[in-house]
Amino acid sequence: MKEPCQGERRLCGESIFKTGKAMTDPNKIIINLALFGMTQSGKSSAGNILLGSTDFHSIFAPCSVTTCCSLGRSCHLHSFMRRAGREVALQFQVLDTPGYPHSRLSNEHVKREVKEALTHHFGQEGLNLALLVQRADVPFCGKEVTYPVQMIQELLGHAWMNYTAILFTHAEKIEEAGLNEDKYLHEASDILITLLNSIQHKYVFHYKKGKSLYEQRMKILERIMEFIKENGYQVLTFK
Ligand SMILES: Nc1nc2c(ncn2[C@@H]2O[C@H](COP(=O)(O)OP(=O)(O)OP(=O)(O)O)[C@@H](O)[C@H]2O)c(=O)[nH]1
Repeated sequence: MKEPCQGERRLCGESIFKTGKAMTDPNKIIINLALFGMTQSGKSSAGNILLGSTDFHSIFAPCSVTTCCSLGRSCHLHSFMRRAGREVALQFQVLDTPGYPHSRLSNEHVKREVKEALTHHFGQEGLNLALLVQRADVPFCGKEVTYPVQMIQELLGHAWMNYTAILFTHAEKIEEAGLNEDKYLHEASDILITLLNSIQHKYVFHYKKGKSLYEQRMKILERIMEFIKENGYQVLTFK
């Protein structure tokens, strides 16, 4: 049976200078990200931080808020990256997705919606990184926490581990509990530790308190760019 949305790899950094739109602007790199996670895990809010905008509707609710996928684009970020002695402008494209599991939509519906959106937005250009958005103050255990990981595996295919990182939201709760990131991860559930091992410890914590929005954003973007560089700017494409 054909693997769904089976990805093929190519070097984004190379091809961006050789093919497509980017050929017209060799000083620009587009980074494509997709957010996955359970309902109310903080996906839209994380998307807004990444974009430096309020494009995605983010609100507390006792049910799922996001019902369809949407793509947001950041402004160009200068002075963030240099290549071959030249400043390269970075633009982030972020795909927000409905919570999985969802309070109103079936799992099949959400999966189909996300699959179509990945193909539509990143089918040709490719996806640099999937971010599993997980609340740090909610224990990672039980059957439901594994659903978004299963969806990532199904949609990204066998190489999913190379293209997945965890974005822990509500990280301020860790500090409030007198822990730090290392202690938190040391005490994490076996299932979370196994997942972190699979994705080569690609994770970032998001603290809503303390630092300015700009600082919060830069910290997360720098970490994300480290993961993408370590992965050789490879992307997953979708058919
Ligand atoms: N304290 C705190 N609140 C957060 C954090 N991230 C998100 N929130 C809040 O959590 C609520 C839900 O956030 P959303 O970003 O809308 O969550 P979502 O995953 O997109 O939600 P659904 O679309 O319903 O699946 C909002 O009130 C956010 O302000 C965080 O890191 N810390």
